[in-house]
Amino acid sequence: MNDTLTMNTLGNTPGHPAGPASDTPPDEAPGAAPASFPASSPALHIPQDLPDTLQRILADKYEEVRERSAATPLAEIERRARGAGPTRDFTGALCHALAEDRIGLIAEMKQSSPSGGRIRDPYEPAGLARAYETAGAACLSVLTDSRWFGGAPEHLKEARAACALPVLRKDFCVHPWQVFESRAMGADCVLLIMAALTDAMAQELEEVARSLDMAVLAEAHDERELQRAFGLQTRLIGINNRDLRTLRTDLATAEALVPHVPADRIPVAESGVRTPDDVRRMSAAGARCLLVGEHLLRQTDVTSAARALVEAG
Ligand SMILES: O=P(O)(O)OC[C@@H](O)[C@@H](O)c1c[nH]c2ccccc12
Repeated sequence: MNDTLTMNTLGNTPGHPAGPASDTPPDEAPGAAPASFPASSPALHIPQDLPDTLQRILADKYEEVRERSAATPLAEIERRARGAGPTRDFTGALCHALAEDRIGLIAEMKQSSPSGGRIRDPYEPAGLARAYETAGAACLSVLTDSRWFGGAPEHLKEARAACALPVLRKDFCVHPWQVFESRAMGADCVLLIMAALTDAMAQELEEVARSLDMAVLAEAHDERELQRAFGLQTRLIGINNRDLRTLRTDLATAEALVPHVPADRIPVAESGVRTPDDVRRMSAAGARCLLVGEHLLRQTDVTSAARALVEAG
């Protein structure tokens, strides 16, 4: 069954699903093949059985990568990544919390989201990073996608510079160029969304991340994706409680899937966690590492809200 839209190069965009208005600068010929893309780049891959929003986000993402990699060739972004200084140990920070019998909180920051609209205004990544660190979070997650989440690479840089926590770049990673870009902006971990990737793509992206001493968080939504995530080497297995079709969250997703995660991996429950009771529920299901964003970002006192979750476990 052909459930995947594939193209030979990322330079061609016919069949590009409609997304929000293009922001291609007028001086750039749309659709021009970027000479800088490596011959080995994976074909554009947008599984057509994905929900519409994710298809549109991915279509935008391929376009963004095509444009950015035309401006900064792969060899150059790799050079910047390899010169970016030491990584902070993302997996180690979570293991440290678990070893001390604490909740491993990955505290997320984003300005907006497709499901939540504008979440925080004003949005100050450095202040949020300090608040999360003070509250006892183990790691940060920073959205860098601009069109759908109001993010920017600068947000990650500002957040990381303001604290000592390891930082996950939260974006839609489909090409090695983005892994290098992530490290170049300071990220210590990248998210790999199994729903958006073939096994070969996920493995290639993980290889690049490992070569840069970065951690990988492999995200699954269902049992099939979970099994595919186990094909990777990473120990960090994210289970997203958000149904990508309805954009609703249901903690029952993690409750159902966490028991399938073998003991040598670390399950991370993602999305929809709000209250200390939610934390205890996830913890009872076997997930003592949690990725939490929206609830914290909607609070005036972010530090107390984050501390309440860390201390709930
Ligand atoms: O804001 P929440 O409901 O606490 O969820 C955080 C995080 O899990 C969510 O932002 C997320 C999980 N996987 C993603 C993939 C892309 C963008 C965002 C996400």
